[in-house]
Parts: sequence; structure tokens; C-alpha cells
Amino acid sequence: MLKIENLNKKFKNFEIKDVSFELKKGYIMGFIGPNGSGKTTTIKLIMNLLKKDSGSIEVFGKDNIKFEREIKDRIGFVYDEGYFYEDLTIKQMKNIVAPFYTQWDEKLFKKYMKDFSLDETQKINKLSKGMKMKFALAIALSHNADLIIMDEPTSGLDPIFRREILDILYSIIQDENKSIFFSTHITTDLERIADYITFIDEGKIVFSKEKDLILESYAVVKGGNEDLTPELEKSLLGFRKTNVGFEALTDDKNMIRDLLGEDVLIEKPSLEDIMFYIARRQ
Ligand SMILES: Nc1ncnc2c1ncn2[C@@H]1O[C@H](COP(=O)(O)OP(=O)(O)OP(=O)(O)O)[C@@H](O)[C@H]1O
Repeated sequence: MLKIENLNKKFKNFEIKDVSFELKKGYIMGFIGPNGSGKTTTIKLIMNLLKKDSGSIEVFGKDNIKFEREIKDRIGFVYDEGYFYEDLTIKQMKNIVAPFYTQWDEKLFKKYMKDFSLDETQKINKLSKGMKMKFALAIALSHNADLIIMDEPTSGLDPIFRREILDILYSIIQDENKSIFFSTHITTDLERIADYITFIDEGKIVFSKEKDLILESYAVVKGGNEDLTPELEKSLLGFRKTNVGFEALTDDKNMIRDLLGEDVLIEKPSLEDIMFYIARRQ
């Protein structure tokens, strides 16, 4: 559905460097990374809203620029900055956008308006941040898109609605021909629904792997300060000292067990733990 190879883009103070990853049919991929790590830039490059310096981006097996129109017809896109005309009503804006899509489904759009408690006669500049996001989602989900790409779609949404959105996204990929790619800072959302996680830091991909594999391959280690020898420090993927000892991330549980036996606690990490320690180390 999406294949990026050796993508490069240089700004004055930042660069996307040799970014490669792939998203297959039927899966949800979460795109995570600290603030300013290059998530929005990568998404803009996929959507051809920015010009790449080099590398290739294929969507549905086709070059994203040569086949832009055809590709965008099949993508549902949600972007975190407002891209609607603020002075129009929901209905007027929808009437501008809908004709661009060959498979626009007005009945489905109306259903989402109702489910999301949105009133089509409301002006866009009178909508709250969450309501605008709901409207953007309704548009993205109402034209039978095969690939949904979203930049922080759940930011600004309350936990109840966020969970409803996750349920909708999950039901969409029950059709195994569809895929979803979205960036977020809410890693618990990904723990709930993502199949793959791509982690970007300082413009470079740290990993792009199956979520379950990632969670299995790392562990959080907790021990006393006396255990934290310089040798151990070097072998850890990042650590922090606390009042009662140290907490760290490792990708080699067995080595830690062999080294420290039962003196330390070895626990399952969350995605947030992994992101925190790796980004901090870099
Ligand atoms: N048009 C531009 N010109 C110059 N620098 C840019 C431009 N767009 C983005 N940047 C820089 O690129 C870096 C990455 O920005 P980007 O918006 O891709 O990060 P992000 O991972 O989406 O961050 P966040 O999580 O905060 O949304 C930042 O340092 C930003 O200042």
C-alpha cells in the first residue's frame, strides 16, 4: 500500500535522512517520534505537499507524483492543521471537496455527521478543535478510501470519542484490502490498535516493525544504584536514575539476567518507555 525507499529531504536546520519503510495491505501502522522528529514532513512528502530531494515513494505500487490524482482519489487524508475554508459551513465545504472523489458516499457522510453529532449548517470557524477533527475524519472516511493517512488525528479529542474513532479505524481494516497509517503522540492508542510501529527520531527511522515483536524485544530494568556499573550503563539503551535506584531500557533481557540475576526487576515496556529511552539516548 505504501513503500518508501531512501527518502531524503533537507531543510536549513533539519533533514529527513534515508527514510525507508513499508506498509502492507490490511494493517494499521502507527508513526511515532518526539516533537520535531520529522513525522509531519514525511507525511507531507507522501502526500506530495512537499518536494523530496531524493528517494522513492510508492502508493498502491505507483509513484506518488506521477499518479498523484489517481492515488489521492483512494486516500483518506486527515491533517493536523486546518485546511478548510473557515467562512464556509460544513455542508458548503463538503460540497467543494466531495466532487473530487469518484467514490464519494453521501449516505455514509450523513451517517458520520450524525454519529459525530455535527450539524451541517454550522460554520467551520465556529467549530471546536475536536469538532473540526471529526469533520476531517468524516470526509476522509466517506469516499471508500483504501489507504487512510492521518497526522495526529486523535490530538484534541476527548478520551471517549478517541476510543470511538479507534473502533471505527479498527472496523475499517477488517476489510483486508485497506490500510491505515497515522502519526500520534498517544502511544496507548497504538498499543490498542496498531499492528506495526515506525519510530522516527531526528529524521531517521529507528525501527519499523511489528508491534508485538517490538514489545517483546525490549524490557524495562529496575535495580539499585549499586547495580549500575559503568559496564552495565554502556550496554543499556538508555537509563535514568530515580530516588530509589535506576530504571533503564534493554534489548537484551538474558544478558541482564545473567549479569545481575534476581537483583533487578525486568518488566514489559510500554511503547512510551521505548520511545522515551531511545530518544533520550540519541
Ligand atoms: N518548510 C520547512 N522549512 C524549514 N524547516 C521545516 C519546514 N517544515 C518543517 N521543518 C522543520 O523540520 C523539523 C521536523 O518537523 P515535523 O513537523 O516534520 O516534525 P513532527 O515529528 O511532525 O513534530 P510534532 O510531533 O511536533 O508535530 C522541525 O525542526 C521543523 O522546524
